[in-house]
Amino acid sequence: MERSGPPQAPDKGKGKPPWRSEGLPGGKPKINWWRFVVTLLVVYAAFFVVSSFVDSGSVETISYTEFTKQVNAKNVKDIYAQGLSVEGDLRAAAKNPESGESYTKFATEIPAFANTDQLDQQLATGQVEITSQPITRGFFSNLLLSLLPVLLLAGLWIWIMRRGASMMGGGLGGLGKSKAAKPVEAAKVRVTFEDVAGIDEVENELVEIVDYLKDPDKYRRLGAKLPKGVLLAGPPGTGKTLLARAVAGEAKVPYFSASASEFIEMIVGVGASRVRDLFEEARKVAPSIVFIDEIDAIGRARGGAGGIGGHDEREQTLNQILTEMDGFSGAEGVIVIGATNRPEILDPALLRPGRFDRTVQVGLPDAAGRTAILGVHTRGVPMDGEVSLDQLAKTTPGMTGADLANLVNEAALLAAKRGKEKVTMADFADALEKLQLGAARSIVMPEDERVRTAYHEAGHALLGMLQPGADPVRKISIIPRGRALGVTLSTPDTDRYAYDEPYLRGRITGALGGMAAEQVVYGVITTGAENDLEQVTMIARGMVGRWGMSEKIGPLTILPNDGQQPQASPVTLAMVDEEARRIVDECYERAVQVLNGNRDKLDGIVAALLEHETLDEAGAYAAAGLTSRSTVAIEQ
Ligand SMILES: Nc1ncnc2c1ncn2[C@@H]1O[C@H](COP(=O)(O)OP(=O)(O)OP(=O)(O)O)[C@@H](O)[C@H]1O
Ligand SMILES: [Zn+2]
Repeated sequence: MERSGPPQAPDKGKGKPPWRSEGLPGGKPKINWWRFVVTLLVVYAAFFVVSSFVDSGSVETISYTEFTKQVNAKNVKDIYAQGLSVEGDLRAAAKNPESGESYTKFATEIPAFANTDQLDQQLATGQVEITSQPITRGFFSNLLLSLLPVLLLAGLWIWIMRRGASMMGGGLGGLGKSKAAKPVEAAKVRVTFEDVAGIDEVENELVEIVDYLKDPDKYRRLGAKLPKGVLLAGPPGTGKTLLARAVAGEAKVPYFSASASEFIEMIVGVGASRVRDLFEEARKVAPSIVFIDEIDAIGRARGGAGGIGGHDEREQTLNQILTEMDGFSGAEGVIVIGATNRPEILDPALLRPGRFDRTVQVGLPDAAGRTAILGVHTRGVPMDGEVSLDQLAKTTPGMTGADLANLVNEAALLAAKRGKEKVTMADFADALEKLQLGAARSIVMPEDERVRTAYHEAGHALLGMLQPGADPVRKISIIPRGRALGVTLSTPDTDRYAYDEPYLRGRITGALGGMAAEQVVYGVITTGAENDLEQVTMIARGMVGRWGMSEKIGPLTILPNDGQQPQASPVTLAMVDEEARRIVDECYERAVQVLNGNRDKLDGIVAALLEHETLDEAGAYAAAGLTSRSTVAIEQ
């Protein structure tokens, strides 16, 4: 909950943690429009050059009188009429009396008043062939004309191919040949289970596979079948890639890795052929591991909305993977490890027996897990004796392995910048603050703004402290960071997995606390509560429309959580809004009431904030005259 500055566009790409950048080389290729236009021009120019060569003689425009004269002379071989325009050929060349040119191809107009009955008769007796085809062009130009679209398509195709090929790092010759899926030599995968911490139960599930890869014959002799594919499912940064590498490293087998999203950026057909090559290589050196990251990019359930052009490619690539997995009996010893953040959207065909028939959930680490992960990442870091990894782990619920690796790195960077020999707890605390709250911004705030921000944050904090069951307040700060003027951070003691109604109401009340404090103290509200209100709205609508916490609506899912259209009548939707509003109103009333009744505590926090700018958990509770509930956090 933060008090934010003037409204701004939300940060883009905030969701992608920076350590993922090593994943995909490059972004989407730029379309080279310049090259596209040049290709079109060249094809057109070629057409005109060729057609001017093969076109025999040009078309002569003649008068109607001249035309009827030629008809009467039975010199007209054929005509093509469209409305009153006529084009045609003569049997023998004639001279146009007007221009003096000799011609065989002609064009003319029939005057509206002409006696066409008479003309018909003349044409009939003159044995003129009346065709429906324009005949003024020669055979070659006709051919060219009909070929034009084909030529254009071919040009376009070559151009796309070139692009596709260069994307894969080869010329045209490299088309369809796999260049990217280079195996990592067995010896080069140095990662082992030693490097993976805090997810032992996941490791245990993979130990069997490592054992199989080490000595497939042991299993073959007994006719035991091992899974061909293992799906690692879990949030980003929880170590799925790391695990796959560790399996290869432990078993000392070659490791092939590819990201599924790379396949669908290829042109149609190439993705599938790359999959084929990938598996071919893997089989050659089996036992081996094929790791496919972001498998949901191609394994999304079929029939869903596909991007333009990407749809077919996705399906072909997916089918190829399925074929490859069906194709090997398991005796070859190629194990496919897939990773996804969204197992629920995967095509069921992928999860059928004989494919990814084992799913391993890789969850967020618990406190003990976080301690272990911090242990792994601080192995090479000289640390001050007073640094307690346990303590750090307790203050970082919800963080992934990747977050923790980042935390250690930030702390080491800070210590180095400060010219220290060892990383201290203070460095860790500052690094954590920077990661959790954002980097501080050096702007000078007018004093009245500071005070108002302090009241806003104190409002959030005090409600967090006073409501039973609310997450403890970890930090309050009125140092501007990013677009936030101040921040209040509260995180649960233990890792929470489900929320009950009183807790959610508490969250709403707490989020409204900033606004309520401004209301209580100043009688007016500022724009600083925008983020708070977004949160409030999201929770309240969720309670009513998704989690069945409104009696009026009942236990129905009305607002799907994936941003799809709500499945309900307008009346029900209006009722959802009404119910959400009721909950928010009740919470706001409560917030104002609590703050009014505890004005001394509110003022206490504000005074401390104005003095210290940032308060930690103990400082915040002390300033409010409360004893902290959670100096000794109890895990699970
Ligand atoms: N359990 C863990 N133990 C030790 N380090 C970890 C662990 N989990 C993650 N890390 C660290 O985080 C980094 C990123 O993790 P990794 O790339 O494996 O995550 P991921 O689950 O594959 O993420 P994504 O879904 O984004 O691909 C690892 O290289 C490692 O440094
Ligand atoms: Zn706020």
